[in-house]
Amino acid sequence: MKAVLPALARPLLEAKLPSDLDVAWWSSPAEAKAMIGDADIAWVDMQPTKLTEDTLRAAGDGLKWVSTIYAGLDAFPLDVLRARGATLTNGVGINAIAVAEYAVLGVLAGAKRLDEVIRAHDRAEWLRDAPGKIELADTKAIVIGYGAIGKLIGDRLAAFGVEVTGVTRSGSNGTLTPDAWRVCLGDYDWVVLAAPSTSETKAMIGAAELAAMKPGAWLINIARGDMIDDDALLATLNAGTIGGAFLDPTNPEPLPADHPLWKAPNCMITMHLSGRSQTKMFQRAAAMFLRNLEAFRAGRAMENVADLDRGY
Ligand SMILES: NC(=O)c1ccc[n+]([C@@H]2O[C@H](COP(=O)([O-])OP(=O)(O)OC[C@H]3O[C@@H](n4cnc5c(N)ncnc54)[C@H](O)[C@@H]3O)[C@@H](O)[C@H]2O)c1
Ligand SMILES: O=C(O)[C@H](O)CO
Repeated sequence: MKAVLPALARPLLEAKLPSDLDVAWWSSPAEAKAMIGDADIAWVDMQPTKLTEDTLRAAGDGLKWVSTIYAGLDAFPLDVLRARGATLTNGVGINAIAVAEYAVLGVLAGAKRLDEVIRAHDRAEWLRDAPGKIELADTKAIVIGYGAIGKLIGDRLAAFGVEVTGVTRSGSNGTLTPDAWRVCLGDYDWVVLAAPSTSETKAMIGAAELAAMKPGAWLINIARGDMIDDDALLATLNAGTIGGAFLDPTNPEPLPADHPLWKAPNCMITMHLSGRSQTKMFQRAAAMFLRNLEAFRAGRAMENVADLDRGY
């Protein structure tokens, strides 16, 4: 059995891999492309390097399991994997703590207007009054996408006294369904996006949703940039009808230097940094890969198997 694995993960994996596994370590997509043809298993990324669709297309019919550290699968050629009959295991949970903490950072930064304070700091200007005066206690948040990350966001906001409503695809465990949140959007002070980018969620926040938000409410996106209609968001920010937006991912990435969102009023952009956490994240990814390898070889169910049709 042959596995094509990222050289960056070698220090975490090598001593723990079974001796009868034939391993090829790749350092670049080009190297992986040359190695993947007869592989049974491929780990296709270890940030910041990831394999391209082109590399995965070079895989043979023997490819049966693809592992990724990413939670979001929107950039993956799911059709290629489906055609290969391969199982894809994702990184849901690997960096959920780090990402959830960024969402809380967004809520706190919006409440206290940390952006305005830092700008005054950079001007060496002593502000006499707080630019942001919102206390989180007794405010309301809706977290659209209440999975690994969404639940952690909910727990953390609840500790600040925020009343949290979650939205899931199924509406299970007291959450709202995807068709139920729009009608009550105006009830919330914080609208947090933590769902996968799929055909159902792309541009889910457009002009109508932004208009329905409570005046002064903040939009926090730690999911994917394409879930927001940027033209509608720009118009809304320029009109000042919502408090502002805290955007971790954008569309596209990197956001071009001349993109109007950089200069839009009340908008903070954190360059998709939220998931770039400490080495703990890589340790979790390696540990999960090893557990899944054992399960794969024994023909048992693996963890974090993605639904290629659903897209997450
Ligand atoms: N900014 C980052 O660095 C970063 C890091 C990790 C994940 N992400 C993004 O966050 C997403 C969520 O990650 P996760 O680990 O919590 O995934 P998850 O699979 O654990 O949870 C996804 C949640 O979204 C819900 N959902 C699915 N479709 C929906 C819809 N149409 N409307 C409302 N809710 C819907 C699901 O029911 C589930 O509760 C990922 O798909 C990824 O795109 C971003
Ligand atoms: O999907 C993910 O895991 C993140 O976006 C990576 O930073």
